[in-house]
Amino acid sequence: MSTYAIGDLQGCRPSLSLLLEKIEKESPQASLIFVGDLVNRGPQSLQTLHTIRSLGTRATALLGNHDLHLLAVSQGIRKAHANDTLDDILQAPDRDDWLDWVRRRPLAHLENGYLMVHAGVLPQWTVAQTLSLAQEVESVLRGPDWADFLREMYGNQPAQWDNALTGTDRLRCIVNALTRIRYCTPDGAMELSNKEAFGPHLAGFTPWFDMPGRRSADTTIVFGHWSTLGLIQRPNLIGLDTGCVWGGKLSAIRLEDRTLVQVSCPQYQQPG
Ligand SMILES: Nc1ncnc2c1ncn2[C@@H]1O[C@H](COP(=O)(O)OP(=O)(O)OP(=O)(O)OP(=O)(O)OC[C@H]2O[C@@H](n3cnc4c(N)ncnc43)[C@H](O)[C@@H]2O)[C@@H](O)[C@H]1O
Repeated sequence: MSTYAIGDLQGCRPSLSLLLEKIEKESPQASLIFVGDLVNRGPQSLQTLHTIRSLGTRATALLGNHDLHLLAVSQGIRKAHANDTLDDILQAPDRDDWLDWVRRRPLAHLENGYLMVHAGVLPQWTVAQTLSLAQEVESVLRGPDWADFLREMYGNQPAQWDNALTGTDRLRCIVNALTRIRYCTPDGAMELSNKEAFGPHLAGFTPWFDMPGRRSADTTIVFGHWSTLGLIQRPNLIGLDTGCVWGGKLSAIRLEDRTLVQVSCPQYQQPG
């Protein structure tokens, strides 16, 4: 059975439907792993969740920063942004069922030797440690106090990982790495303010995956989140956010042989 990893959907259900048709022709009944940012900014957030959920056990959907944003807005913890497109979920008669489904999704997933996350992995973490740290956050999000955690989740500190971190500082650092990281400083701390692709103006910062001595480098990591970076294909790295919601492409890759499947997407949001 084939397995495809699929990049950021951001509520672009029409593009997801076209992509699934293409995949089905190549590999009927394939397993599908979505690397997060399932909802928001595209036109059909709720319908996107419907489509993923209807795939049943064939689909594994990871949490991204926009999915966490949905949960935070749903609890009145964050205000919706002007370009959010979450109302179809928030006003659905069965919204609590959808929110419960979302908050039970994983933050990291290992399959066929590939590690899947939404944004990235800190250079100090091994693959086993990444999965274990993801589980720490997952168990809080799945538990009764999930909204209390979301209240404490926002903020960029601590930027530097320390195994001795405890409580919400520890969980915030894990969430920021798994769902928001793009760059690191030379000492391996997260730099969370820059979103562009690498250029001379970013000298001093290094993309998380290029950090020297990264302890997960022996495993191929599949990630999304970084639309300005575009498609990345290296022996130990696959970046799949190809800017669907910004008028780019929605991308999927078959993990067994790295066959790429893409659809061109309408532009639903203006970058900048
Ligand atoms: N712990 C936590 N702390 C803080 N926030 C948390 C959080 N957990 C969840 N969140 C939530 O995260 C949400 C998003 O954060 P934001 O920080 O508002 O989102 P963003 O910059 O648009 O990044 P995004 O994740 O969409 O990435 P993309 O590469 O597509 O886009 C990046 C940029 O690239 C630009 N871009 C895209 N395509 C481009 C192109 N073709 N050309 C030029 N620029 C382009 C876009 O304009 C965009 O600004 C917030 O709503 C917040 O609530």
